Amino acid sequence: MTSAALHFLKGHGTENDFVIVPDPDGLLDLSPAAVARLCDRRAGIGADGVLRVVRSAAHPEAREMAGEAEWFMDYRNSDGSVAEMCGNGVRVFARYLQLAGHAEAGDLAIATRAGVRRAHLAKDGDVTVAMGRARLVDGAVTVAVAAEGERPARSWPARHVDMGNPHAVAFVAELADAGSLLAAPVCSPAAAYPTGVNVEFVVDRGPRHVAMRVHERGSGETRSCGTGACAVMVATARRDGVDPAATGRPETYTVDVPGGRLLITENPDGTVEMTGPAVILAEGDTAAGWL
Ligand SMILES: N[C@@H](CCC[C@H](N)C(=O)O)C(=O)O
Repeated sequence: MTSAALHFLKGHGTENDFVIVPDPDGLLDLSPAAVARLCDRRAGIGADGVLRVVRSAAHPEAREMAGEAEWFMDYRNSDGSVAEMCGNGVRVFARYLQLAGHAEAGDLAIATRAGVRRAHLAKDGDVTVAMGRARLVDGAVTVAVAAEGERPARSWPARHVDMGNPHAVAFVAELADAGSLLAAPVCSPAAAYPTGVNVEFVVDRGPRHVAMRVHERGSGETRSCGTGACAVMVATARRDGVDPAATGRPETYTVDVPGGRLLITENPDGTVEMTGPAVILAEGDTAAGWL
């Protein structure tokens, strides 16, 4: 990619962690191999994904959003693949823009491949993001995990939810039922997810309160997934017979993830908001020539 040192920061949102690469003028050629190297937890910095920070005007995929959102979140999974959206990532991205002096505390718009997302940086440190509408896709979907040791293969019916990126939400009796998640769960029919899928396993914790595990497309099991938590909230609300569009009242669910807690609200107009922490914890440079 480059023989020069690369400046980076490290951040996380509910322990979904990211290497942040400031590249305001879009000059870096960040190849999939370079992203995988940065995200490698033994030979690299280690992360679930990379957030490249580029001015919208300087990126061909974001140029048309430049009038609305000055900055584009170029999100990559840890295997180097590109994704449309990352909910935890967009909160961390907003926190970075604030710390770097590119944004005030308050509201800011961020361009993503799934469109412009608006973030609100609250004084208490949490970040709320308007995540757009969840699309519940019709059609039966099944999620299966392979047998492991004494554990038999298991499968569950799932709800197909699109949050700008694809999700399959399966309700299980225990989070442990999903097994080690070292191998990706298999979703069928495969045609439902032509570009792969993020899979959430969900249990009830109480009224309007659930917990989940996630296996992310391109990153494996992670400690949290913001778009996944939104997909889970909407799938759970419908399962519970809760629909803000019908009552005219917003509804909030608490979604516990292995790395913390997210609050997800669905509004009567179908838009979804996510609130959670966003932390920048380190800043540095790679050794020259390493990448
Ligand atoms: N961790 C993210 C989602 C990242 C993208 C996902 N792996 C995909 O490929 O769609 C989140 O917080 O939403």
